[in-house]
Amino acid sequence: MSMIEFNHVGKYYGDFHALKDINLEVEAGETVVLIGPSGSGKSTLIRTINGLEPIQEGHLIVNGYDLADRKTDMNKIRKDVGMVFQHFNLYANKTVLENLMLAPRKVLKMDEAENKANAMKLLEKVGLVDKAEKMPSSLSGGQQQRIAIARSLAMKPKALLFDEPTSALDPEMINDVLILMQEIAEDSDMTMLVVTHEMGFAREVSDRVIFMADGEILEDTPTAQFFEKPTEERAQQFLSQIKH
Ligand SMILES: Nc1ncnc2c1ncn2[C@@H]1O[C@H](COP(=O)(O)OP(=O)(O)OP(=O)(O)O)[C@@H](O)[C@H]1O
Repeated sequence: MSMIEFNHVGKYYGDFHALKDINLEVEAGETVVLIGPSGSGKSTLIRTINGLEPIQEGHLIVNGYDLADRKTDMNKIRKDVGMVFQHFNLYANKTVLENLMLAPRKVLKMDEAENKANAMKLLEKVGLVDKAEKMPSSLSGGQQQRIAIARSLAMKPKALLFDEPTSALDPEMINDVLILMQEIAEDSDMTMLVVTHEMGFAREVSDRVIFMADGEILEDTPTAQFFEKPTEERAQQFLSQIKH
C-alpha cells in the first residue's frame, strides 16, 4: 500500500475550488517535491495530508487511514506524519530541549530518560547541542528551523511534510537547512513531500517532481526527466522563468 494516496480529491475554500481532482500516490521512502506558481495549491495540498485542511471530495488515504472518513482519528495520522512550516512554529515559552521532548512525552508516552537521550541525539544531528537550554527566540532563523525539523524527527515519523521550509530564511541560512533535509531524505525509510522554490534541492534530492497550476496537478514526473524537459508548456515556462 502507498504511504499517501489521493484519489479524486477536491478541496474548496467556500466557493473557491482550491484542489481539483487530485490523484497522487507517494510510496514509503520516496522524496517528492511540489512546485508551481504562487496560489497553485501546493500548501493546501500538503496541509490536507495531516488534516490541517479538510477535503470535500474523493478519498485521501494516509498510512492506511482514510481522511474522508469522519471517524478517522487525526492524532493517529499526525503521530506518524510530521510537518515543518515556513515560520518554524516552535513553542516560544519552552526551551529547545523541551520543544523536542513535549510531543514524545505526551503522545508516545516515551520514558523520560529515553526521551531526553533521543532529543540530545537529534540536537547533535542538527549541530545544536549547545542550544538545548536556550529559548527559541535567542536562535537564528536557520537554527530555529533545524530545531523544528529535529522536533518532528523526535516523534520518529514515517513521513515528513515541508511547507516552504527555507522561504523565511536569510540566504546564508538556507544551505544548512537544505543539507539537513538532504540527509533525512537519504534515509531510505523516510517519506518526504516538500513544497519549495529551491530548484537545486529539487534536482539533486527528489525522486519525483509534481508541478501544480490552478489547483491541478499538471505534471508528475521523475526528477531527471522533469528538469531535462517537462511535458507541459506551463511547466516549461515556469522553469525558464526561475532559471534566470
Ligand atoms: N484559508 C484560505 N481561505 C481562502 N482561500 C485560501 C485559503 N488558503 C489558501 N487559499 C487560496 O487557495 C489558493 C491556493 O493557495 P495555496 O497557499 O495552497 O497556494 P500555493 O501554491 O502554496 O502558493 P504560494 O507558493 O504562494 O505559497 C490561493 O488562491 C489562495 O488564495
